[in-house]
Amino acid sequence: MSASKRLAGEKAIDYVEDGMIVGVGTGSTVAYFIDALARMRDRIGGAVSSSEQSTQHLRGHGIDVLDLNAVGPLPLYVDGADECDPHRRLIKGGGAALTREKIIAEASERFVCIVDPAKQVPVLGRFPLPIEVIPMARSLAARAILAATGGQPVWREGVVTDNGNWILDVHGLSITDPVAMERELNQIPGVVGVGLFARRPADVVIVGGEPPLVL
Ligand SMILES: O=C[C@H](O)[C@H](O)[C@H](O)COP(=O)(O)O
Repeated sequence: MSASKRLAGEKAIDYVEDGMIVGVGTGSTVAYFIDALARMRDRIGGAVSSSEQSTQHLRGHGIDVLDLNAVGPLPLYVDGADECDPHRRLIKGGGAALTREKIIAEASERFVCIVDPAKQVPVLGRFPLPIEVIPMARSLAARAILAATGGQPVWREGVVTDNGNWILDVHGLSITDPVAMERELNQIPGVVGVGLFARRPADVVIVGGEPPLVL
């Protein structure tokens, strides 16, 4: 599995051009991309990071981490996913970084998603859908999520996001209309971010292997 993640992460370097400021996601697959990016750190303009974890990793390699507000739109965002359907729509947030990830994906012209083959599914939902909520809205949001989707929200106890919020993981979904579900869940008061990336799917998916598959 980690060999596939490494192969996907290294392949994503093909999309990095000289002088680029690169949006960087979070997780074990992206960690391989960051290691590869370090080998060309003198040729890029820096990175915008989606989490404290990736920021540490980038800075550890001597890569400048910049504020999204200071740099504006980005040419490229590279990130992993927990599930990917044939339309390049994703479930993300297994590492609790979904909200910042969605912000950077939205700010980026091209979103390259890097996954191992186990992440490919015909229909999203086998992986519990992460939703970031304001702590005081946890119970309210959980009831509303149950009513809206029929899925079972489970509090990811002990996890606090980089934004100071909590995560509900919604089990038992079969997401046949991810755009509609993303829109509906985003309406619930107290919901900060939904780990469905359907309205803005990936532009390219790289599935790690020998050779990597580009979808
Ligand atoms: O919050 C975490 C992110 O959405 C990750 O991209 C996702 O969980 C995939 O992580 P990994 O590459 O470790 O499987």
